[in-house]
Amino acid sequence: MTKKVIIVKLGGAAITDKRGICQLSDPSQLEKTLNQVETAYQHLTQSGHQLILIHGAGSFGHPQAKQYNLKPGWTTSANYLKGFSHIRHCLQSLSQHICSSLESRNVPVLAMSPLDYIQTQDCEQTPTELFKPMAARVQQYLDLGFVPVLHGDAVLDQIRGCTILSGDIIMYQLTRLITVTRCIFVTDVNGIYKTDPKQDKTDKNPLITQILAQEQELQQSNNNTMVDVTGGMQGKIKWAKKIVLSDDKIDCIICKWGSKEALEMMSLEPIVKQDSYQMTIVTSTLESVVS
Ligand SMILES: Nc1ncnc2c1ncn2[C@@H]1O[C@H](COP(=O)(O)OP(=O)(O)OP(=O)(O)O)[C@@H](O)[C@H]1O
Ligand SMILES: C=C(C)CCOP(=O)(O)O
Repeated sequence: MTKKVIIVKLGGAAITDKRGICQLSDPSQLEKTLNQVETAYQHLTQSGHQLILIHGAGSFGHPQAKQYNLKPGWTTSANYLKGFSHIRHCLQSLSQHICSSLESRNVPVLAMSPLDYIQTQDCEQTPTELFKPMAARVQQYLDLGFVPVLHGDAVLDQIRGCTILSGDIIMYQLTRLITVTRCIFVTDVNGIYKTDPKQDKTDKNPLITQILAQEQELQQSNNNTMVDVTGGMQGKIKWAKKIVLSDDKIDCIICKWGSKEALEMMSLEPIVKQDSYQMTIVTSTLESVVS
């Protein structure tokens, strides 16, 4: 059987409380999310497949990046030394928490700070080439049997001085350099809606179960009330589409923590066309939902 690799991004909205500052999500939510990662990891290894984890920053990165204005670079911020040092400290404490929780569940995680592997070139414009050292280390850890854990990070940037690199971009760039079968964004809503489902819970705002990567204009609004310096749901749609447009063999899914869909997708169960999933699949054609 061919070894397959999947990438799971545990969104900041799933693992932290984005209403706070350096606040983890409710313990039962976090436990359920990480238990699902553990179960999925067991399924994957039993079938000879592998997992790469990326986690978002949530309340351990977005409010701090905003406060110190770190995304445009540090020429614009008077207090950048304190800000950059502070955000890194917050991100490392989140990464430490996620990794030690998974290690205690017998998932052989190895944390990687993107800051140590990349100096970006104008943030999202960074050429894939520059991600090669990061991808090489991820591949090395995979070859040894580990689960690499990366995260959205505050990084040095050749043009801006520093910037904020989203885990969504890391997900995309890894798919350009490593052969990946499936990408899963786990967040705190079932998927993409026309508008924020937390603000419009009516049936006038249904879940969009399939999005075509080629669609130019996005109808979805991004009225997220939480601080998010990397584009929120709109940013996620953009990078998810880029993943599928670059390689239409990759399944790309947005789903909710703790859901049966999250567990099935992370366990690399096939996507069954007839099933009525409560999740969003980004595809290149309307027929391509079965993997
Ligand atoms: N059209 C929309 N469809 C779905 N969710 C939306 C929409 N517009 C806004 N949202 C909000 O987007 C949030 C998820 O995006 P967010 O960027 O916070 O995800 P994340 O990846 O979990 O977090 P992070 O960026 O911190 O890693 C949801 O909590 C939801 O309330
Ligand atoms: C805010 C920081 C430091 C990283 C953002 O990463 P994301 O939460 O994956 O978008």
